Amino acid sequence: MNASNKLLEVKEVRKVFGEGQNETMALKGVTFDVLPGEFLGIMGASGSGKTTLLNVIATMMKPTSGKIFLDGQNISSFKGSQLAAYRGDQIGYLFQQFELIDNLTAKENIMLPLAIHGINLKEQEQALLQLSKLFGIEELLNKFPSQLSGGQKQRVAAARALISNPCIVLADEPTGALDTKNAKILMEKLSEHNQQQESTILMVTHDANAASYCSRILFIQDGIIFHELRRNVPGESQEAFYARIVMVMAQLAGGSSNVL
Ligand SMILES: Nc1ncnc2c1ncn2[C@@H]1O[C@H](COP(=O)(O)OP(=O)(O)OP(=O)(O)O)[C@@H](O)[C@H]1O
Repeated sequence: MNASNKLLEVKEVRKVFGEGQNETMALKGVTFDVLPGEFLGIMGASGSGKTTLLNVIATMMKPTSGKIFLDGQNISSFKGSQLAAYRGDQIGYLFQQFELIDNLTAKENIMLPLAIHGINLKEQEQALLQLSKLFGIEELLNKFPSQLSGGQKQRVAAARALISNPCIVLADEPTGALDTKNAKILMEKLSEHNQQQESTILMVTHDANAASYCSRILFIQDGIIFHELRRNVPGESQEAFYARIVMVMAQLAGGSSNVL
């Protein structure tokens, strides 16, 4: 770990799409840090810049300006094998639409990040067992995605995101395609992993219920972070934190500038 003890540092990140009349400034100077073991939520209205932010952290797109450091390393400067290693080993991804590969079994999907990097799969059976148990998918490992429900698919995808023990998991609306019951199961299991294994998770969500599992939430509006909520632990129940999240969302929807 680097001396500052910050896992992820996002510094003055701007992202401009298009030019001239077609210019959209999706991120207008976003700065925040993520500490190891944090479960950080990013919330904001549609079009506020959440996915763009996740994409620049994932190196799917380059920021127009600003810098991003993971464990003290400037990821914007990564090229070639260093970039591939960052994307493959250091980040785990969890998407709204699961993104499982249809002609691979659940087990093969979960092990794919390891297989791609030539890691000995036999040695990882223990990790597979632990994650399968956590997500309650032991009986599903030999099934194909078409044989799974949406909730089951997302629990397989979550195991895939965590199998390589990444520095950080980037989750983009992971409950967006799930019903309430399956969203709750997923969030409980992610939260359990975060608390017991101290995994670091950065999650974009519209869903106040999902966000209430986070330890901290950044609210983004028009490409800037304008508010932060932190769950007061020990002491604050998840219900009380949920109520505070909903209050900020209501104030935002009403166009209030008195949130801060
Ligand atoms: N590839 C692109 N080209 C041009 N404009 C883009 C592109 N991607 C995003 N934008 C614009 O940047 C802004 C932020 O988009 P972004 O997708 O990050 O928002 P979001 O908060 O994730 O929205 P949603 O919740 O609807 O997914 C929007 O105005 C969007 O239209």
